[in-house]
Amino acid sequence: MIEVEHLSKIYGSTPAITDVTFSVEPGEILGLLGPNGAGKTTTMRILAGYLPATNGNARIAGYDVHENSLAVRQRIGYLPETPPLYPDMTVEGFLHFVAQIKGVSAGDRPNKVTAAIERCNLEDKRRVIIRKLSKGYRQRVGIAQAIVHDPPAIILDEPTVGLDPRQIIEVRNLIKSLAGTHTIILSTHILPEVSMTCSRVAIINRGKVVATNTPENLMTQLTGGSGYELEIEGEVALAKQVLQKVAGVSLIESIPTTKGHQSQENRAYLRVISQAGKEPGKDIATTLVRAGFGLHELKRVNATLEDVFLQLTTEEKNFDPEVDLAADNEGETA
Ligand SMILES: Nc1ncnc2c1ncn2[C@@H]1O[C@H](COP(=O)(O)OP(=O)(O)OP(=O)(O)O)[C@@H](O)[C@H]1O
Repeated sequence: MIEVEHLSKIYGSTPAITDVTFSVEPGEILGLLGPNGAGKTTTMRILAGYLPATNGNARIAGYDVHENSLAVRQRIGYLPETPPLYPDMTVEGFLHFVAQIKGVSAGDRPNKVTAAIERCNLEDKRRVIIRKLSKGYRQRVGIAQAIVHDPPAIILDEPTVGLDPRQIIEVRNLIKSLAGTHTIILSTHILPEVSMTCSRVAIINRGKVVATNTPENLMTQLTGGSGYELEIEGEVALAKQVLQKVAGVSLIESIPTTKGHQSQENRAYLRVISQAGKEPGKDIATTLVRAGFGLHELKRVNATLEDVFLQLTTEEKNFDPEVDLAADNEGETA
């Protein structure tokens, strides 16, 4: 549903993202996880058709985000970091307005608006002026405006940032309820967020995707074994199959080729993560050479993912539902 290939963006002379590649299958929630300044917003703005890439391409539902940006915008819902709301409109009035802009026919609008309001639990607020809503409710209106035209793909930039713990739980549950019928990318700098919400994670650091995996495998990767980087010569898919059978190997991923790491013909770079406590380096070398592959380099690598992980372990405030909800009911109006 969403395919991103070798995407790069350079602002002036500042590279914001470099050679970003990932894909999102229909119905999946992919978390784009990275520290501040990693390039999450840049990637999402390119996908939403608001920013041209410097290199590479991206397709949503088969449409190129640059060449067919109108078709793409009709097929996505986008929630930027700050929800684009008109504070003097009512929730319902605003959603009607957005539905109109998104090309929903006048006859379909009431049903679509009601569906978005129900989905986002906004029934009690439908006639409330947006400026009177709490931040949590505004965020729900932001999500409602992203889904009101029922797009197949939804892009959410840091959807829980600035919310209190109860609101965070509600917004996460809302996002999870959209999976299956929608394909979703959300960005976050909070590691626990992806394990709670996403089916797959792409970790982005300093503009590069450094790992893509399920949250479970990622945790193994982060807490488990050491890694090796290989430069091999031969058919890469076959090499991965061969390496997967080596005892002690946990994960194998391709390392994207960058300018400083120029690929030569028929050569590929792989990262192999070993299981905790295992040292499969020697067996990796022997197995590859016996299988007829050229092995130009095999080196241990520092656990780069662990470094990223350390930057991402943003703590969330411990949430005690009884205490926090009681306090919330006393004070908050929306
Ligand atoms: N308009 C711009 N002009 C110049 N540099 C920019 C611009 N927008 C972003 N950058 C730079 O590009 C890099 C990536 O920024 P981006 O906003 O995409 O990261 P992010 O992961 O979304 O971070 P955050 O979570 O802090 O929003 C950063 O170094 C940032 O300073």
